[in-house]
Amino acid sequence: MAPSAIDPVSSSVTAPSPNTPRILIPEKLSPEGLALLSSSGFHLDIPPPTKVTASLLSAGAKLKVVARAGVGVDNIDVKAATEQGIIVVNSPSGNILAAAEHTIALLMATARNVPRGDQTLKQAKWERGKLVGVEVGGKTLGVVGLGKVGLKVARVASQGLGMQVVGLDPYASADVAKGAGVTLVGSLDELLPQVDFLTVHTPLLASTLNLLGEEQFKKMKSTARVLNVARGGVYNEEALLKALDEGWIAGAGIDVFTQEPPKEGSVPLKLAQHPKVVSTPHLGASTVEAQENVSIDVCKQVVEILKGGLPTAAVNAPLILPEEYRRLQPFVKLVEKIGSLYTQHYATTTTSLSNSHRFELTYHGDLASVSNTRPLFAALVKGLVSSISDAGGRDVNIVNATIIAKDRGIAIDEKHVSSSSPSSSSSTYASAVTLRSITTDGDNSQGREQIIEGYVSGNAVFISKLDKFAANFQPEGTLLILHNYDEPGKIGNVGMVLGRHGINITFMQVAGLNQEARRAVVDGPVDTENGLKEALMILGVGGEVTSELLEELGKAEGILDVSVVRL
Ligand SMILES: NC(=O)c1ccc[n+]([C@@H]2O[C@H](COP(=O)([O-])OP(=O)(O)OC[C@H]3O[C@@H](n4cnc5c(N)ncnc54)[C@H](O)[C@@H]3O)[C@@H](O)[C@H]2O)c1
Ligand SMILES: O=C(O)[C@H](O)COP(=O)(O)O
Repeated sequence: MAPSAIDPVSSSVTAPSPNTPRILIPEKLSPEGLALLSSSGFHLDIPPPTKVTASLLSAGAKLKVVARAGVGVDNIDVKAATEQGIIVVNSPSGNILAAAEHTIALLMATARNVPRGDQTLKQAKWERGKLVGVEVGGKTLGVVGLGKVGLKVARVASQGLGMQVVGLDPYASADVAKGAGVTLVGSLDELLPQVDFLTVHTPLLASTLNLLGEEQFKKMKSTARVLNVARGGVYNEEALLKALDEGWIAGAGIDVFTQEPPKEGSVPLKLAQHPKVVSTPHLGASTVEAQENVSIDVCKQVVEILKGGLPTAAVNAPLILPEEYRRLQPFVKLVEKIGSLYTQHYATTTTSLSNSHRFELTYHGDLASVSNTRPLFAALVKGLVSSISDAGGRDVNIVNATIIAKDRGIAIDEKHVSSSSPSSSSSTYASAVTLRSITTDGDNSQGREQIIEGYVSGNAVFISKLDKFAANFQPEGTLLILHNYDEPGKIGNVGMVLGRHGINITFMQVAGLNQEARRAVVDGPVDTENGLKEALMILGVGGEVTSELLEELGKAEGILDVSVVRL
């Protein structure tokens, strides 16, 4: 397992009996957790800190669990652990209060020049005139990412400090945001010009890396100050340096960097040393209380797992027990892929995961007779949130799926239908799954409906329907999904754009209207010719899909919309 706060030198190193489970603790972990482990009869080895790499993992022939006493699992090769069947657990909530309070500390420190006041006075300089600050009460705070930390910061700022709080999180529940005193906006463009302070609380994902760069800083008030107690890289550090040097913004409070500790001469160190920056060395979770919380959290899980029980916060644990696993495993994979496809394809383009969102998950055929569908339910929640939370949503499991769904305002009804295939399907599969989502917005009580269907063949999973389009592809890797008019030349145009951006196509499929949709077009009031020409182009691609590429594809002739999905 990982972190600890006990002195490696003083730790017991007496040889354990061959049957005593051994626990390796290559990181700081507070004594409360260590006491839990040793009182459970385990032998503790405490080497110097190290990363949990693939080779370290494979050296542990009997290794069952790796624990991270915190949220981020950046120092663990989770993929390798998963491949080797090793459970990785973390503490998703133990240091939330600490991180939120540290954000408030940096907010006040940047507003009132606290560190410079202290530094200069220690040098016997009395620089009152140079250190006039600004008040935060009545000012506007922008919060990007309204998860556990972001919401806490928002509550303190609005209820405690009297700030106006404006939030941006495409996946946040509107009701929860309102309860925290946050006015939601739909884009950074809308948020940035109005804020006096900006704080980011997203995980570091492909979609949040460099979320704020030169273009964004230029849109802010020159008096604005920005904060980062999330992860280094959400602000582009070079752009932030430039924004401070050029006076596009007034200051920054930074706890996290792209390189920790930052090396001599590096951009992160220049940022930390900048006169307009208040910096701390990743102290967000460094409180006695938080270290105790995370230590107890993960050590309890380690004890439970080694006794054969279930973790409460498994980053990668198999979602089901061994006897259920064999039967459900491919469907767990299918449902998780369907959920992830839904969020990435639909939730980002047409709607967000919010309170006004209802899902219906239908099990068809043999699958309809399964009574314990908790693993499938958990797999759907995991898939839905996987692209929008820390550690890729891997901390969702059968224990916490219901709570996470509730927190996110996701309502899921499960249905069992014994006919072997969905009624819309032209092929027959022994077992299949349909996800139907209904989003109601504003006065439109009828709502929008979206459908994804899939099936399992052997151990491989397939998507057979995306809304009105009959598809048949494996949801793996990076996919581009283009909604287009199915006319000559479209494929060639798209291929040329991809070629210009150095993107390889690994497979391609044109998904036309399914029978039901074709009938509706022919019988209905829609312009038959154009209606029948709609199709989806599904491309498996290799190479980096940039926002410029997506923009170019979106503008290509005959393309109605485009999304990128990483599965
Ligand atoms: N500095 C520290 O010591 C410290 C301590 C704890 C947590 N953290 C970090 O703080 C961050 C937030 O942690 P958390 O527990 O609140 O995570 P969380 O998963 O509870 O919340 C993250 C939120 O970000 C939102 N989000 C994802 N992509 C977004 C986007 N493109 N735009 C806007 N919002 C987006 C998600 O919907 C979610 O609501 C994480 O990066 C975590 O690692 C740092
Ligand atoms: O990932 C986390 O929990 C926080 O960033 C804190 O990390 P730390 O435990 O390394 O301080």
